[in-house]
Amino acid sequence: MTAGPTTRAVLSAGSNVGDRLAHLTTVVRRFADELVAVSRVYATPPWGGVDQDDFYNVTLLVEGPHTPDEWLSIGAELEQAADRTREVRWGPRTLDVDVITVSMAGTVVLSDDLRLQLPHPRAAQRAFVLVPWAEIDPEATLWTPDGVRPVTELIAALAPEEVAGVVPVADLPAVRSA
Ligand SMILES: Nc1ncnc2c1ncn2[C@@H]1O[C@H](COP(=O)(O)OP(=O)(O)OP(=O)(O)O)[C@@H](O)[C@H]1O
Ligand SMILES: Nc1nc2c(c(=O)[nH]1)N=C(CO)CN2
Repeated sequence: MTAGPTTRAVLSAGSNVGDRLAHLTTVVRRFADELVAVSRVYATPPWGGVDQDDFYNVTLLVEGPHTPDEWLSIGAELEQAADRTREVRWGPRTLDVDVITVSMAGTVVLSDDLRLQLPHPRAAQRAFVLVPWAEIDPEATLWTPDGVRPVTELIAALAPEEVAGVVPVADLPAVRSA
């Protein structure tokens, strides 16, 4: 089997049910071979208006011979392994893995397929995605319908109290032995 072209993806993982750190650790372990960088773990107030417990979130940069669909389906497998159920939109979950953006040979992949919208259409409004992303890639940019924007500029455009609520709380355990 020949490997496909290398793609680079930004993934966001979140959890607010059960052992939040353990759930996020499964994501970093699964992507150990493709991992370019992973942020610290951030405690984040729930986004989206549903009254629920705070989340823990991380953002990962991964690179490997995977199509955008493959990054999504690996994330879905991890959600299933965490016994993720879909009850309330933007509601509580053991584990959520979102594909924020994918690039191939330096070109951003655009998709309006509802099964995989790229870049993620709500990423620019989410401090819980952008703040950890800027930590691991301060020069990062995000394609939006209004143009390509530095992630730091998108953060500056959010409500200050929303950004201030996104607070680093832990490092995930190292995934590789030396
Ligand atoms: N970029 C993307 N990343 C992850 N899932 C996506 C993406 N684009 C579309 N989807 C689709 O969204 C569906 C619902 O995902 P999910 O239940 O995680 O939504 P949500 O986390 O509640 O809301 P949001 O999409 O706003 O993060 C998934 O089945 C998936 O096919
Ligand atoms: N802080 C935070 N809020 C959320 C999150 C998340 O990961 N973090 N995921 C959601 C599911 O769409 C809805 N709201």
